[in-house]
Amino acid sequence: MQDHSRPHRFLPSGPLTGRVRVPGDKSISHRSIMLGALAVGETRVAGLLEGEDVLATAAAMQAMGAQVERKPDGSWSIHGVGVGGLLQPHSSLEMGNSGTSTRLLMGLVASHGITATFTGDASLSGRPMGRVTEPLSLMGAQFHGNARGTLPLTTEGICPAVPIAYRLPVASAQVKSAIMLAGLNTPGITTVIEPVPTRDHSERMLAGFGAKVEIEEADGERIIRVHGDAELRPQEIEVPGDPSSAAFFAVAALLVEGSDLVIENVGLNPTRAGLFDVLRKMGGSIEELNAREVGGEPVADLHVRHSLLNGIDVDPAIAPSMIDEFPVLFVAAALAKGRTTTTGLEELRVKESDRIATMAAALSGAGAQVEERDDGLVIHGTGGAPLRGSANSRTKTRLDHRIAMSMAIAGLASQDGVEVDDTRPIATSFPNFMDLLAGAEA
Ligand SMILES: O=C(O)C1=C[C@@H](OP(=O)(O)O)[C@@H](O)[C@H](O)C1
Ligand SMILES: C=C(OP(=O)(O)O)C(=O)O
Repeated sequence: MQDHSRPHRFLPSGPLTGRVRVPGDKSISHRSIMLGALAVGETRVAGLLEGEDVLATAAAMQAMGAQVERKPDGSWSIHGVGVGGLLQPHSSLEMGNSGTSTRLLMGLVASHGITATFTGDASLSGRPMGRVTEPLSLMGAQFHGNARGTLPLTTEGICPAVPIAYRLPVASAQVKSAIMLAGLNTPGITTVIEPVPTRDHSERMLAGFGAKVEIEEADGERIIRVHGDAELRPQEIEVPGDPSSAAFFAVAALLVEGSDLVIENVGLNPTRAGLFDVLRKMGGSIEELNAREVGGEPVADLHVRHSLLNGIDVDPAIAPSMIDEFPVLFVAAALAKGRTTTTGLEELRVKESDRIATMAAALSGAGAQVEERDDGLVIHGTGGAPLRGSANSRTKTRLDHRIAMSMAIAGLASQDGVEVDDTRPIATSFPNFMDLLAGAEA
């Protein structure tokens, strides 16, 4: 078979300076299209992330009857079909690499009287879907596929579905959102209980679209109630910059001597911004400028300056608010002074790759001192000295965009560069990453 992978060697860099603007938030972009597709009338979205994952959501919503198109000014227009109006897709829904598309769309299909088959790439086809098929089965949907509960899977929706009250067994915004979306076309009230708060974009956006969503906080838990038979009103949405993408530039500027960089328009929803707090605790200089609200989300420009970081014990309670940022935090820790310990990160093993094992291997190859534990990594940092890997070492990306970008940043802070075996997965969440990085280094 022909190898189409696109390797790249990320070389040590000069200071990162000036201003950069990262693309729109991936979570909010997915939800903008899904909710726009459920509203009757035209929803307009500015700043949508045009990454492969979001485009998979757009294609799926189109296959189920919505009109989704990019306008000449770069904004997106969605003409929705209304809650309950999704149509039977004629062919299987190709989800590519995207867990968010798959799990949230299974929720939508579950309470419509339609059947859809979900397929994905090799990475997505290894990820657990039982976490959504279990609650959605309690609502009456049926699933047909393999015994492992992985893609390809066919969801046979039911209308009317049965409202449930479900306590999340894993801290997952995708599972929460799948149930909430199923609840929109279900009579009565669908309840999700979150023992640990996760990103709350679905709650904020559903309320913005006019759905009735009640949130109660009790004893550290969040109880979310979605009123069914909802009617969504079309919206004008401006998507803030993705903090998970800004993370790579923030860590790069902290690590590379002489850097002084402003990252503009970064979403700082408290359920997403954990990494910046951890980096500040490590001694990183990250200032918030021009704090404001964009699309119902807190946003600021981040002013990041080169800093000597100190290793720390990362409190596992912060994990959900930075769940996608651990790979790049591991890179920061590899250059910090002293030991960084992370725990409670079992969820990282079921992302696009096993991010604990993949980063342990990648960082060791790049010359870092890393110990792998079941639920995290212990990293002994260099104290700011560049990483020195063996000359022939090559990062295995394992179809995981965050590994590719994290090791790109490790390359900037290395003696002789870091070779990444395949940069193609970067396009799933941050298509212009390489250009933006090259521009900031200039
Ligand atoms: O709801 C979302 O948009 C997401 C939730 C998180 O996944 P989990 O819910 O599996 O933690 C995150 O890792 C993913 O990138 C996006
Ligand atoms: C885990 C991620 O995405 P998803 O679950 O949507 O594939 C991610 O973007 O890091």
